[in-house]
Amino acid sequence: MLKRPEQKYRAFAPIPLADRTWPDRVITAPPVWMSTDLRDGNQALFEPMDPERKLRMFRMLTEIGFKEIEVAFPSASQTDFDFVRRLIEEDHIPEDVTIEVLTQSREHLIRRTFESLAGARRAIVHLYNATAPTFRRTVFNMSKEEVLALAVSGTHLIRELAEARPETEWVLQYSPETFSATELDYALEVCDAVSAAWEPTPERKMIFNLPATVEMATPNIFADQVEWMHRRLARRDAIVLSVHPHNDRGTAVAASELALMAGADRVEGCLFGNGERTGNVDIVTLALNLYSQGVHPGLDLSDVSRVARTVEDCTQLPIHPRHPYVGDLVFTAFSGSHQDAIRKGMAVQRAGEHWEVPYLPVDPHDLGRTYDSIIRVNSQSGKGGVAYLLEHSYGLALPRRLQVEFSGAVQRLTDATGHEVSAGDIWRCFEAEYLAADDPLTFVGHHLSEHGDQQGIALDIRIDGREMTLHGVGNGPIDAAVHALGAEVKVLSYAEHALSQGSDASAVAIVELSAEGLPGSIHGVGMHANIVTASLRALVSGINRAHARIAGPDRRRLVPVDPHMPERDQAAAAR
Ligand SMILES: CC(=O)SCCNC(=O)CCNC(=O)[C@H](O)C(C)(C)COP(=O)(O)OP(=O)(O)OC[C@H]1O[C@@H](n2cnc3c(N)ncnc32)[C@H](O)[C@@H]1OP(=O)(O)O
Ligand SMILES: CC(C)C(=O)C(=O)O
Repeated sequence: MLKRPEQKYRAFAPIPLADRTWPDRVITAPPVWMSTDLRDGNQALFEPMDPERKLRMFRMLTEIGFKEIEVAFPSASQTDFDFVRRLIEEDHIPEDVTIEVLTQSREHLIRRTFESLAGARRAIVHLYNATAPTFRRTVFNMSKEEVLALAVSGTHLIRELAEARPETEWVLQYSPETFSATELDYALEVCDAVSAAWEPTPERKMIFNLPATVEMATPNIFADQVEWMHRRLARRDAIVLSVHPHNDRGTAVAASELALMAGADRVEGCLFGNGERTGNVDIVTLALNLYSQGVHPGLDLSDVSRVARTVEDCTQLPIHPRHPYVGDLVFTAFSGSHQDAIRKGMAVQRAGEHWEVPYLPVDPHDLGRTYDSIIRVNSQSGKGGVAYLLEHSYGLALPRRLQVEFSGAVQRLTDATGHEVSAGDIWRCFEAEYLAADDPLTFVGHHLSEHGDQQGIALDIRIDGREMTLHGVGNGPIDAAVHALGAEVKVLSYAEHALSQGSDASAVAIVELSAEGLPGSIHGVGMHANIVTASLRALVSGINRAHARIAGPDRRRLVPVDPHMPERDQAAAAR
């Protein structure tokens, strides 16, 4: 890179429009959308789409709701010519859809263009020529007057050919190419000369399309250029003012939005921003930006992933995983605080209310995307994400202190692997940590009995390979089991809930225990169709987990059961 870039590049001069009005405007309605996927998008591919792909793309564009579609540059190749013929002859064009075709301002190309359109119900003939100074100088080697005459002569020829074919409803579109780099007064002079030659009326409008063929400046400059034209164009009430932004500076979406505020009625672009170099403006992003502001874009993107897969297949270009609204990762949070806020936001979001979930500008469901991938867990994640995945994938709701405890286990897993972990990985980690905690005690079975207002239990357990039945009494099954085991633990909290999915068990029980020698508390979890069995398993899991963490004599107080002691002595010891 140059040390003195100012010696090679210069800033775009501001537009003299002190009384600009666009900054105060709000977009309240969608523009007319024109898809140029099959023309500008297609001319920018390694391999242009074959006829079948073109047709598939055309069908999808009509299904989404585009009413204007630029389908080809028919005079450029036989393939493009034949595609236009096929659309017309095989009747692929819906009643309310108008096809558009592009042509240079050259007689043989314009005539060929009209040949391709024979029999069309309605067609937009898109005439262009470069107007910017560099092009006038180097591409055409023409004066301003000659370039203006090129545009006007093309318009006259199109008018003549159109008048000779009244069975088709003809619309003229004219683009001063690289409008973004053309002197504004000259762009206006050329456009006014073209409209004088075509004579549009409010009932029979023509389209002026202002292309940022190359994006040259900040989006506010483009907005100024558009407002400047919008306020000065002759026959404005007979003109549909269109923009065609490219994305060289990465700001085509912003430029288009500001252009709409500045007076544009129509936007040309491609799905997901395909197109020459850095692409045409991305119509999907523009449309969904509108949607996120409460304005229906008039395009149906309720299955945006299907649209994406079709576009990828037709263009053979991948869509970036962070592409707005559609990328595989855009409804995904890895970081702990984001996951926590999303989970809390989702929990309080009610149907019919304004969307207020943190970090998610739109509800993924509206675009046919699911919540499954919203939260993903790696080493940057916290307890919220882990809890979300267990709840949404397995119906397992963890109390807050258990979330904190278990996230340590997941953290160890993600630190060890360095990779993202799936809901399945987390579930297996949870099973290993809590449900498989069966050493030294293994729960085998139980029988309950009434003891006045107390509960009696005969608890079958296995320890060191030996099965035994211990007896205890308490104010409930867990209390009775604690007494049967003679374990010196305190049950701090207990939770249970039904499990809806992900496991054969239909209930989960969670106990939180404290014990001498154990810093803080520890949890045990049990699952079973019978909730009492689940709670006893939870107790045994909690005691085993505490046992693994306590050293020295305190351990003995936790599991005093001696497998070599006769059973009746065990029961007496417990009592
Ligand atoms: C910004 C855009 O995306 S515009 C669309 C661009 N798309 C395409 O170009 C794809 C299809 N194009 C093609 O297949 C060919 O360019 C064709 C068939 C249209 C023309 O082919 P050719 O006649 O061989 O010309 P070529 O491709 O070299 O184009 C350059 C010529 O077109 C002229 N030209 C370029 N634009 C225009 C225009 N709008 N009106 C009149 N002449 C033009 C140039 O001055 C140059 O003429 P020259 O040969 O006398 O110097
Ligand atoms: C033909 C015009 C509209 C064009 O594609 C461009 O300027 O980018």
